[in-house]
Amino acid sequence: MKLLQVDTVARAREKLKKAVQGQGVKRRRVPLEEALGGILAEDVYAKEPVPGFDRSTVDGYAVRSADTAGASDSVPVFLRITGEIEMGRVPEHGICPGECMYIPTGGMIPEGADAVVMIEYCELFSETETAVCHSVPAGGNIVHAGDDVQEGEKVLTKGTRLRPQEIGLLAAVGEESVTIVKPWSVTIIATGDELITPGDRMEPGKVRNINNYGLEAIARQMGFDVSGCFLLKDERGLLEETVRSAMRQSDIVAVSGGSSKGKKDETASVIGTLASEGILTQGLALKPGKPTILGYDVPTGTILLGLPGHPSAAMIVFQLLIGWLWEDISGGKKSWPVPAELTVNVPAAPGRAVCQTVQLLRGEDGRTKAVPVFGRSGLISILTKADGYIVIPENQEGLKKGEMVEVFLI
Ligand SMILES: Nc1nc2c(c(=O)[nH]1)N[C@H]1C(S)=C(S)[C@@H](COP(=O)(O)OP(=O)(O)OC[C@H]3O[C@@H](n4cnc5c(N)ncnc54)[C@H](O)[C@@H]3O)O[C@H]1N2
Ligand code: MOO
Repeated sequence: MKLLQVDTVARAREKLKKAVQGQGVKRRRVPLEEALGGILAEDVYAKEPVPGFDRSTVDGYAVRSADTAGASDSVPVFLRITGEIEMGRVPEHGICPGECMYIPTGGMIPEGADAVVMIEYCELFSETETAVCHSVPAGGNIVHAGDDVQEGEKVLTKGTRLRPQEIGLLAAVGEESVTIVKPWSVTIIATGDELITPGDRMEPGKVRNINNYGLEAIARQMGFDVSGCFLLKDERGLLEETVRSAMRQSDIVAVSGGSSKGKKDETASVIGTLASEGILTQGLALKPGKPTILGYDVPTGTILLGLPGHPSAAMIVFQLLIGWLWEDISGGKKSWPVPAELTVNVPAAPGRAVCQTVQLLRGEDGRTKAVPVFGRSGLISILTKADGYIVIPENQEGLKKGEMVEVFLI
C-alpha cells in the first residue's frame, strides 16, 4: 500500500521559499490606474506639498480675523467686499483692514487674510458690503500649505500594499505611475472529465467548474496577472502539453484536480516529469488540502502546484502557500489576524493541521466571536459563509469553546 508522504505546511513553505530564492524580486512601473493591490517596491517621497497653497475649507469671506473680533448677530461688523476669488486662480489682489473677498471652498487665501467666515454668518448689505455676525480666530477655516503632506516627506513605505487611499495619495503628490514588485503571472488549469462551464447545459454526472473561477479571482485579488485559464479532460498528454507551454509565460502553474491517488490522477506524474527539481512535496499534513503537490522548475523559474480538486481545499491551499510566499518574498506587510472567542469546540485531526473556516459575529457581550462553519471541503458554500479561518497546528489538541483564536480573513 502506497501512502502519501506528507509535509507540514511549514515544511512545504520552507521548501517553496528555498526553491524560488535565486529568482529575486523584479520590479514594474505601472500607471496608478493599474496599481491597486500592488506591493510598493520603493519608498515614495513627496515632490510637492499638499495642499500646495493656503486654502479655504468653506464657502465664505476671506477676512483679517482681527476685523471680526466681537462680531455677533446683535453687533455685526461691516466689511467692504473688494472682489471674488476664483477656483484654480491666484487672487488678483490682497485685502487690507476692513476688507473681505468672497472665497469658495478650496479657493486660495488672498494676501492679508488669515481666516474665512462662513457665508451663513454673513448678510449681504449691498454688492460691496457685508455684515459679519460671527467672529473667527486666526487660521479659522483655513488649511495651510503642507498641512496634509510636507514637501520631501516620506509618504509611503516600501512593502505597502496599495489600497485605494494610497493611490489617492500618490495622485495628490503628482505621481502618475508607481514602482511595484512585479506581480507573478499565473496559469490556472482545471482537470476533470466531469467538468462543464457555468454556461453549459447541466447533464447527469456533470459538475460545474468552480476552481478556474475561484482560483482566478484569488490570484487577481493577490494582485497577480492571470496569463491563462484552461479546462482539460483527464488526459495525461494534454495536461503535460498545457503545463509545459504555460511554464514559458508563467511564474506559477496551478492545476486543480487529479492530485490524489485515483486511477486518473496524473498531476503528480506531470509535475514530476516537467519540474527540473522533481516533486518537492506530495501531500500536505493539512485538513483540508492533503492532496497538494509542489514542484519547481529552475530553467523557466516556474512553481508547479497541484491543488486538491475540492474547491474549498483548492482555494485555501492556494492562499496558505502562494499567498504566504508572495507576502514573504515581495516584502509586503503581513496580513493581520483578528482575535476572536471560539463559540464551540473544534476537533483536531491526528497528525494534520486543521484549517477551520469561521464566521465572525459580535456577541451580546460585545466581544468578537468566531463561529465555525463546518462542512466538507467539496462544498463551496462553506467559504461564502465564512469570514476567515483559524489554524490548529498538527499535533495540537482540539480547541475548546471560549478559547481565544486568531482569525485570518479571506
Ligand atoms: N483514496 C483516496 N481518495 C481521496 C483522497 C486520498 O487521500 N485517498 N483524498 C481526498 C481528498 S482530501 C480530496 S481533496 C480529493 C482530491 O482529489 P483530487 O485532487 O485528485 O481531485 P479530483 O479527484 O479530480 O476531484 C475531487 C472532487 O472535486 C471535484 N472537482 C475537481 N475539480 C473541480 C473544479 N474545477 N470545480 C468543481 N469541482 C471540482 C471533483 O468533481 C471531485 O468531486 O480526493 C479525495 N479522495
Ligand atoms: O483535504 Mo481534501 O483536500 O479534504 O478536501
